[in-house]
Amino acid sequence: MRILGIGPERPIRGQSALRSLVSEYKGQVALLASLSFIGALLEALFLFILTGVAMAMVSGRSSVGPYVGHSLAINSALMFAALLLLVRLGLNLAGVRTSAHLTADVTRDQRRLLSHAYLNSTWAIQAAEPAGRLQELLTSFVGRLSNAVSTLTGAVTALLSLGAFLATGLAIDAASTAAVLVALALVGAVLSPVRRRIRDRAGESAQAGLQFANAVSELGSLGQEMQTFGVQAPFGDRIDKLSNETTATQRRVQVLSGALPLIYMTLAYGAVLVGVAVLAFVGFDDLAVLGAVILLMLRSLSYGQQLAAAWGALASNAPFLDHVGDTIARYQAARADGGQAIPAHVAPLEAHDVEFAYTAERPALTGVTFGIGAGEVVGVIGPSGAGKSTLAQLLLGLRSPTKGRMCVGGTDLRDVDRSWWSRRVSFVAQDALLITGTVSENIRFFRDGIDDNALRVAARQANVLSDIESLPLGFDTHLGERGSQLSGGQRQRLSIARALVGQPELLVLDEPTSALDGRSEALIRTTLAQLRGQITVVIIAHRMSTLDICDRILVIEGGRLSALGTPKSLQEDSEFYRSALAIAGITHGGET
Ligand SMILES: Nc1ncnc2c1ncn2[C@@H]1O[C@H](COP(=O)(O)OP(=O)(O)OP(=O)(O)O)[C@@H](O)[C@H]1O
Repeated sequence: MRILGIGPERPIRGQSALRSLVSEYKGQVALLASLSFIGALLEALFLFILTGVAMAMVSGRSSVGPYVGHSLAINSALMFAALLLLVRLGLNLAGVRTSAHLTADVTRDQRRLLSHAYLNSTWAIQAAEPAGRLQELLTSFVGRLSNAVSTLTGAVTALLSLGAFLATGLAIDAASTAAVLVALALVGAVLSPVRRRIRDRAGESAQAGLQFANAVSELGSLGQEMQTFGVQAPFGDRIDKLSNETTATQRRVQVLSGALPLIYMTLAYGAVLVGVAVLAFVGFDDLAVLGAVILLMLRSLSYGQQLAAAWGALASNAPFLDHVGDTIARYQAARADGGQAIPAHVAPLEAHDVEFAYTAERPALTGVTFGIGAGEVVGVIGPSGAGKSTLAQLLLGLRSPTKGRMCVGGTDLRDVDRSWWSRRVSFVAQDALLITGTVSENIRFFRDGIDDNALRVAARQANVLSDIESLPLGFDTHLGERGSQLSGGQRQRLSIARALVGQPELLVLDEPTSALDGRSEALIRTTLAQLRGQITVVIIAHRMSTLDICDRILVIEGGRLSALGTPKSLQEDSEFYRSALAIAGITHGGET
């Protein structure tokens, strides 16, 4: 039940969690506060009447009071007290329901904010995220957020109940209530360093949790390598070490947050003890009022204890909330916004004196200028680390040049409308990553308007149709987790079908065949050759045989464009090309 119609656009931060929560979820917090306050007033009244009944019985009277000029028969007072209890139960249950809704809403909204902010952030931000971080933030950190919200709602309830009790206490006996108030404030001040310590320790715990998540993510993705190299034991030690760090920091936080309400309660009881001692010394004339005051004070202290526990829990969750909040803000600040320009076509694709630097020390690409026409198939080669993948990311618009311009159809790529661009450009990576789903779902890849016939056409173009048809349920076959039921070559051709099904104008392939056998590579080469003249293809290749089908080849060395020409002209112009052909054992454009 969201009372505000629209989800919040701002993250809930640890520092000012209560403030953010109150402002973003006004309706639910106000409802919860009212329910708690009225419930606590009813409870205070119940205790007051109960003490009155007890005192009347002790002193042999048949009525209770007078309260505001009226006395109540004991039977009526007991029935009234029972009624108060029932109404309070109803209010409390409504409060529990509101609190559960609030927790669920905040968790859902923050998860949505975080995942959407990530999805809309630039590739530079996404690529720089350590493995497992996002998963950890979305699962256990947001889980902490849920804890914090239910703690906060508990704190709101305790605070308002305390307020209601103190208000009732003030109405009955102002002096002793004021004394309790001062005692509570003093105890709160004394415990403030403990809360700070909890917060610091929880910050360490959050950091350790992220490192642990990173290691776990590597454990999942490097399983095959670990088995092969027989490094399970040292990796296990690493996991154990990180796990020990997280549990050690968690333990410290738990000890401190567990101790906080206990210390609070002892100090608070001590304060009441002193108060009672003072009363005993000074004397008190109305026994019924004294009984009610002590009962109300004790109950106030227990609300105070709940408040102290909530404060401790909040301090221990705050750094996790900060991490989630800071990450959302960082993603939102790096939104991958394009412009509004809509060029007529993707081609010509031009690089004008392009430079790209990951760090301030040395650019990965510098002074790169070239033009690619519509329907051309262009290969990109160069030594390892020369800047080929960086160029692919610039061509795809995933990164923007730090100097110079990438232009499509005469327009700077930075100014081009993102959704127009995404519908016209496609990409095939070296490692074909598939989603857990059917063949159709993998080729469609969440895009609307792709019918079954288009799936077949793309599969045929990618030379994977016969493989699909031999599967038990054809296009409806579930491929297991991330396509685990397919071979590397089949996965790669399926990802080419995924790239082609949207009928792109530009297809960029980053070393699509380097991990494949000769037959799979030949199939992909056939596919690419058939695309010549229909769409513009840029193919980064390590295997020289893949370049057979290229109209022209770009040679990148040390971040610079060292040559650009037809395969034939490069045999004259590029030392790198000649030596690469020689290493591959290729003469006259064919593999020997
Ligand atoms: N995310 C990054 N942060 C910092 N430096 C990077 C990053 N990615 C690549 N580099 C650096 O940029 C340079 C070009 O890298 P790039 O991946 O484009 O080379 P490549 O030609 O594709 O190499 P390979 O053929 O080995 O895949 C290298 O020096 C590399 O270390």
